[in-house]
Amino acid sequence: MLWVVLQFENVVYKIKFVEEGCFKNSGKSTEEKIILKGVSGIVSPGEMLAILGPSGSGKTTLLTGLGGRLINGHLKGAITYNNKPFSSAIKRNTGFVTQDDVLYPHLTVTETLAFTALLRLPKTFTVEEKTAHAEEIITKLGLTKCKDSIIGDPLLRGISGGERKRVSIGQEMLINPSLLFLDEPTSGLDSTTALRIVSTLRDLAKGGRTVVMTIHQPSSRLFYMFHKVLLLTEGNPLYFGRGEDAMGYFSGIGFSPLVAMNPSDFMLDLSNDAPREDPALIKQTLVSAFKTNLEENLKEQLQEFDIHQVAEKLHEKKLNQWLNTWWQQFSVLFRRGMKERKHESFSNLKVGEVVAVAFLCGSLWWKSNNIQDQVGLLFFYTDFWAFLPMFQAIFTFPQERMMLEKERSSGMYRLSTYFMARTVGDLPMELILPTIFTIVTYWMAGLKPSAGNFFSTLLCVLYNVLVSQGVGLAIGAMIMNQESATVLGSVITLSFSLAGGYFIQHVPRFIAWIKYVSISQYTYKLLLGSQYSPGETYSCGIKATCLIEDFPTIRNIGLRGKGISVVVLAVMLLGYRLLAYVALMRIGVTRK
Ligand SMILES: Nc1ncnc2c1ncn2[C@@H]1O[C@H](COP(=O)(O)OP(=O)(O)OP(=O)(O)O)[C@@H](O)[C@H]1O
Repeated sequence: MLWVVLQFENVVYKIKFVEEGCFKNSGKSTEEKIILKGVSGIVSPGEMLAILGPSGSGKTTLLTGLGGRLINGHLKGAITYNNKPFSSAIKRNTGFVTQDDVLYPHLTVTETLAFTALLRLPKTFTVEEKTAHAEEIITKLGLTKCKDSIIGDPLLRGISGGERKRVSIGQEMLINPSLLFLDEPTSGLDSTTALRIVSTLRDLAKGGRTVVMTIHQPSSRLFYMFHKVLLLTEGNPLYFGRGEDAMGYFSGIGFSPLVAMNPSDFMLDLSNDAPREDPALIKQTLVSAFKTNLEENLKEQLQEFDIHQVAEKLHEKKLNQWLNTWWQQFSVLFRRGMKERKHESFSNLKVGEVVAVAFLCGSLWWKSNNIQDQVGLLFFYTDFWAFLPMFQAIFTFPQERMMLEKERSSGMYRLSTYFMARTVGDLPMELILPTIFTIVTYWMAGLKPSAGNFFSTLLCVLYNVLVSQGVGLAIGAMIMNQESATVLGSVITLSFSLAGGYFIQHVPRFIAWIKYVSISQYTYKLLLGSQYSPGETYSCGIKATCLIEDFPTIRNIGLRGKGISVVVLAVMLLGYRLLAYVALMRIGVTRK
């Protein structure tokens, strides 16, 4: 195992944010906020550091920065790992447990940990060894009782909050991380469970890991389990050192509790605006006291620290870029996705919706032999099978954002494997429904009863589904917000539909270009081509025949040039997916 000494010196973090005035026209101003104001410290393998401080003091920000995940804003100061900057080797040896547990609600505890083991343990382990490792973690974290229960979410009863937290910790323990960061691992838990979790973490530290966590209000039993404590207030350090020395330090500078109290409560009182005379002055005194009494000493320690003290234990392994092959990652992500979403893809509601609309259409167009009506049905295929797949696809990435962020920032898999597994996984179901729909409506409506005509209509519908899905995926990935993406998606599909060539024959010149970007226009042409051929006639009066090509709703689009439509749709099919992929590249980015 890689042993890591984490050092941070004078860490300053600033962000710029736009502040809007109270009134619409009162303008915006760009504010700069300094969240961390020069924080230093050192944590060695075997040690556990607790970052303490009131809400908003910058604990999470510091932890995120130390974990290499702070990418927005201005981060200054030196953060090193064995005297080196953050690297991909460090990234893969780092466990990061966020405050909110990001887990798939429909998987069981065992499945969750087993899939993580399959993805995060290197290919030198066999599948059986990886699964056994997950089982071992389950036992170690006392999760045996609930190992077959589903995780759940606010709407779905699952395991308890404490158990969920332990699953999140377990996911990070699986990789046997050299560095483990945890954001409030005990919040919302009873003191016994909290103690159990911190004891487990201390045992992990003892094995040579470097553990850093933020913690809100530890009981005194917990407080003394930490090797080092860092107290923050408004981004300023007030104390860094051994937990047991903290009370001595504060009484040395003239701050002692009046009655015996939990040291962490006392320290939080000092760093908070607790009701006492002039809290601002007290904070100022404490900040200055830190600078004169502890900071110099700490900086000296950082400068003098000889990495070679732990050198014999520091054998940095050369790590491969990825722990598992593309196919291994793809197959695990594919299977995990199928398990997590099986209730969604095969939901009776979705199938019911499509079958009901199919029979309704079949009845409305029953044995229709009127060309206008048939053309109407073909355009309905274009519209319905653009809207439905696009709206489903829009939610794909925004819904998975948190998971993607968490897993990609720990270097768990390639973006390409995730993208393929996520988009290919649901494909069978997404193609089965339009197929059922087309079979039902085609034969009920009495479109041309030849296998050739039927299959080309079906292929056009499926092609339309795939291209429209691409649009949905791209919008979702670019906006990553379900509400805004839905609004934009509606506007885009509606525009495509209006420009499809069915509703309007005489489009003004200045907006006529819109048909060239409209998926509906190309699909509509292909669907018309699947039923009618150039030169074909129909009876348009007594003993009169007319060319189908000249039929009003067909004339504009025409029956020639199908090849171009196929090519343009193919470009869109790939182009929109590429756009979605590029948009996803920004998710889960770390410093390296
Ligand atoms: N991107 C951001 N934009 C604006 N303010 C931010 C941003 N990130 C952090 N802050 C602010 O920085 C301060 C520190 O935030 P941080 O989450 O680190 O605090 P914390 O000590 O972890 O708080 P808590 O215990 O409540 O989780 C807060 O005032 C927060 O509002």
